[in-house]
Amino acid sequence: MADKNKNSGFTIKLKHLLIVVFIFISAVPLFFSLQYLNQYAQNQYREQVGEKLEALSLIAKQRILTSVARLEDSAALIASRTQMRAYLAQWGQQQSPELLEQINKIIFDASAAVPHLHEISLYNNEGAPLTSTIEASLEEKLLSPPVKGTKVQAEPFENSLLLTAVTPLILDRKKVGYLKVAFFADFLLELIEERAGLGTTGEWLIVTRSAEGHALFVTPLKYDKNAAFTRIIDKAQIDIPTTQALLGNEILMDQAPDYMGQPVMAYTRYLPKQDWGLVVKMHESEIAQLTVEFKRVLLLLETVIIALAVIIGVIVSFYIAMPIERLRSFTQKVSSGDYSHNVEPSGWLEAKELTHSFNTMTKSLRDLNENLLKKVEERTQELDKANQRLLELANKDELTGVNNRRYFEERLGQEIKRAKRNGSSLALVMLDLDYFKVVNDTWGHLAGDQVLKTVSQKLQYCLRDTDIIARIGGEEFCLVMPDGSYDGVIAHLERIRIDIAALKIIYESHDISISCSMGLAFCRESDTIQSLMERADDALYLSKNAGRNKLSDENGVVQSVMASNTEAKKTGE
Ligand SMILES: Nc1nc2c(ncn2[C@@H]2O[C@H](COP(=O)(O)OP(=O)(O)OP(=O)(O)O)[C@@H](O)[C@H]2O)c(=O)[nH]1
Repeated sequence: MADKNKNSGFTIKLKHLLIVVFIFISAVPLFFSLQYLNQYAQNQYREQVGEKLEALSLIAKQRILTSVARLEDSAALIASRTQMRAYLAQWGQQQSPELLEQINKIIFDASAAVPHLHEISLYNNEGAPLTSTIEASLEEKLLSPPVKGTKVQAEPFENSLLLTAVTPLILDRKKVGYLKVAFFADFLLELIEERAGLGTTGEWLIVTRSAEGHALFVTPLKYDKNAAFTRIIDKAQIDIPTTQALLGNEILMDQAPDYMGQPVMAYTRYLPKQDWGLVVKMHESEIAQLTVEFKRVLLLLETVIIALAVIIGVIVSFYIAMPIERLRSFTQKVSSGDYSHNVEPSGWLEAKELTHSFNTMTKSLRDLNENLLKKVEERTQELDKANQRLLELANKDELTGVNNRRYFEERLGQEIKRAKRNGSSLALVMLDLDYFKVVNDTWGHLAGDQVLKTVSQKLQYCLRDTDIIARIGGEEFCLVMPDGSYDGVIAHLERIRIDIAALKIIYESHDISISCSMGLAFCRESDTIQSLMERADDALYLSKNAGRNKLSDENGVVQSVMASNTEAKKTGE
């Protein structure tokens, strides 16, 4: 039945079931949560990079605007010199070397106080060069000067970059010429060199619009040092951040191609007054690399957390299952009858209570078992006694208490064997009370019983421990006397015969006397129980025939010297 239950269906140990359940309810959701967190964190990280690019580009744009405004202010301050404009107006009328000298004096004076200055040049109304703090500048005509206000533009200069501010000079509401102030644009070069927070691939791009409307780089590039005023991006390539910047869009671009076709994350800015585009960008590969690092850390964390969840799961499962496992093996012992053990209560509260109940139950079973064993032992002892008693009853004569015929024959057989084996002597005596019928007839059957009991007691008293006495008939007894010499046995039997004859048995105030006749036979090698008893019986017959109260062997009546003396005393001979 137990095997049938064991084999029916799928079986699983509680601790294993708990481990599986625990992993499913903790580690699996944890795994998916961490995966989601991983994805979420990556997106967050990309968003952070985007926000950083947006913030950095805004700051850079403000820095450029501020710097340009400062240049414009410097140019405006020089243009505001009235004397210079007055001389320039006179120059239109009369062109004298003295006048030019006066003009030169003013612009050289002005140049001394302006930081980062490259040149100050003056042009006439048609844009033709008039004078300059730098000789070389007098060779070129002013290209498309502004009608009104100041026009700032970037120009290459040797290995450097110039920002020129061209402004019309007005005197008494009449234009008298143009002022061009050129500054070294060190702040722009410093800006593009500053790549803090942009990783190893981050870069600043500043573009202006070429004559054809394409994006023309004004500063050297990280990956192309000669790009300034040489490299362009076709205006048709609108997915490129620099094009978007010049289109006036200030946006974050994901996976956009840069000037080398590499995918980048970029933020575009536009400076409308200067018609410049400003772009800050980082390679997508570097951002991905950073998220890969992050991912790796998260994966490690994930592994540690899940491993911890599994370990905790296993520990918890064992914590729950172990008390039950212990109780199971305990109940197995109890069911096999071993009540000697107790289980130490451990684990969770209910398990402790259950263990305590099991211990109490086992103690009750143990006590019950011990009581049962004690009772069984008592009953067994009683039974043994009863059996002993039964055996005694089966072997004893009920009236006299001496052995009965059944026991006698059994013992006689053993004694014959023993005597033959040891070569020792064995005497068998048949003893019969004389005229017992007369006792019965005279004093009654109960008196006869009393005589039988008294003679039995006398015989028991007279015989040795090794001798056997048995009542084998109504008034007939048998004596088995091992290891005695012929003379010794004769003397002993004569003493018994005389003692019995001397007995005064009192029954209901009557004195009753009795005598006995005995037949003696010593065991021979050829004897059986039957033959030995027959020979003893024959000897008894001789005693009876000889007048009773005699001891005979196979040769006739024997009388010891002691008996002869005793009987002689009695008769007075
Ligand atoms: N009271 C009593 N008498 C018994 C018992 N068993 C046998 N008897 C009597 O013993 C008597 C035996 O008588 P007999 O066989 O004639 O022997 P006897 O009278 O002793 O004469 P001899 O043996 O020839 O000397 C009978 O009267 C039996 O009834 C017993 O258990 N109790």
